[in-house]
Amino acid sequence: MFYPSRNITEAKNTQDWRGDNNKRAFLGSATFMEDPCGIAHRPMHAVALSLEEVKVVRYLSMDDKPAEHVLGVGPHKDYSFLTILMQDDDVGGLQVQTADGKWIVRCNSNPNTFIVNIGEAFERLIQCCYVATTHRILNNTTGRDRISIPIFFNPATDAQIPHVRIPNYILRQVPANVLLQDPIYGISAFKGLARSHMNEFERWYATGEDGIVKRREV
Ligand SMILES: O=C(O)CCC(=O)C(=O)O
Ligand SMILES: [Fe+2]
Repeated sequence: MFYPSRNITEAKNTQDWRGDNNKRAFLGSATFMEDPCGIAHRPMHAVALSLEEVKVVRYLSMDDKPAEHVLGVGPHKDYSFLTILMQDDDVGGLQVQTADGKWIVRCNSNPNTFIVNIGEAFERLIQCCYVATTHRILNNTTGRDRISIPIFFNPATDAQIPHVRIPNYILRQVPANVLLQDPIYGISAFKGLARSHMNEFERWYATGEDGIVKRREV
């Protein structure tokens, strides 16, 4: 989770939301962007350079609270380029939404495996030829806490995500899709945070009369 210290318009061109790590992260993404045709040939090189953020999450089991209790994570697409998720094989909670809007309840049915999500940065890069996975985490009522470890491979916060050239015969098959993302990765990530962590967001940010989202004074 990140909390930019400036308001969103000022933050547009800064590197300071996530620190110097971003510079390394950007190298990784740049490898994809400069040479999209090379993606298949050197994915590991690019991914290794773009490793940015790992978090270990412990979701307390709350059997007296509804499934949609705020301790989980609301419906969202990861803002990342790619996410690799290690999660508890026994305690569920992760749900994935299908294209027709249904929630798949148990999506980690293979023990000892990782879940790989493509994120919004990837979706934008390839013009929705692949769609980022909408998912959420429900409160679990099993009596056991749930541990998960997502690793997010992110572009730099001020990286501008281009579209790679996709042949027309492929683009013609892509259903019309609304791209939620701003071209600047950090702006998209900020908006994504507002969608997925609504209560946290409201605690730290407010929309002013001028319509600009600003960090609350504490
Ligand atoms: O805890 C999980 O299993 C995934 C959390 C998640 O979706 C996220 O942090 O983006
Ligand atoms: Fe996620």
